[in-house]
Amino acid sequence: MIDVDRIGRSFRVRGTTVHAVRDLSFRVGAGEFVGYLGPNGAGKSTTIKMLTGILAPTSGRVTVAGLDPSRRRTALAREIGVVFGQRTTLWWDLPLRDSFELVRLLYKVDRARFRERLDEMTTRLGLGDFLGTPVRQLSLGQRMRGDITAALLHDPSVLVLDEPTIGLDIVSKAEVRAFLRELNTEHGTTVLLTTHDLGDIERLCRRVMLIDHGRLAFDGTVDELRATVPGETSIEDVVAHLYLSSPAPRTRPHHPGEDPPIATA
Ligand SMILES: Nc1ncnc2c1ncn2[C@@H]1O[C@H](COP(=O)(O)OP(=O)(O)OP(=O)(O)O)[C@@H](O)[C@H]1O
Repeated sequence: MIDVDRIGRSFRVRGTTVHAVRDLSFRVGAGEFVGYLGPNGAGKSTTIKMLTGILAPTSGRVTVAGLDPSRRRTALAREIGVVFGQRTTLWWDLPLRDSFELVRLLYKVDRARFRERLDEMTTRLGLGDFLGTPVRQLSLGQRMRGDITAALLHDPSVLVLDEPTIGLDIVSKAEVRAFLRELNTEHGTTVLLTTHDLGDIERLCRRVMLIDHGRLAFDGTVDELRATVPGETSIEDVVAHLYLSSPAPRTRPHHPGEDPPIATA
């Protein structure tokens, strides 16, 4: 479903080259729920931007649902839903319901199918009380549920989430997690989840990938991740240990032919 083959992405910043992602390869199969972890600046958002076609890789190849994201953005939009927890895709001044109607028109979703899907999401995410409220008046938890709905109204096969539980209280977090779990198990939607909240990882993900300095440093189950640091049982302590044991600075000038060291899991 997601096939990443030795991709890299660099940026020129004030005369130096920042390698945000280097030689990154992984595959995510249909129906998987995969967590994508890494310290600040590790390259997670850059990866997601390449998977969703916002950025083209500077090297390597990526396909999502069989499509090259940066070249087939319109076709990909039908296959993928994306939620950026720190930004909204909803129309700020419009009632939530009208934002959804605009999404329906943009994605050319059949009216009956849309109605059915929105009813289902309204029930599952408890949107009923604020469908008529302008987005700017929604609480963060309400807005996030609106953003998740907007990303799923066209029934994509892949959902990419960038910090979907950031800033949510424990009840909202639990509701969003329960919804995502059901979406994956009952609907078979493939999910890639980026988060700094290890509760999301423990409660939702069968598989975890850890990126550091733009490279894949770990790919396995949560239990295998835990076992990488003998004596540590808390996932938070294990991940902190892996981040701290990473010896290189996160950005540095490029020296041709030389790669910075990475943390090994
Ligand atoms: N448009 C850009 N121009 C220049 N440098 C960039 C750009 N986007 C990202 N970078 C750099 O690439 C590196 C990886 O950034 P990225 O946003 O992918 O990290 P991240 O893992 O998502 O971090 P965080 O957890 O803090 O969101 C960082 O050093 C960042 O400064």
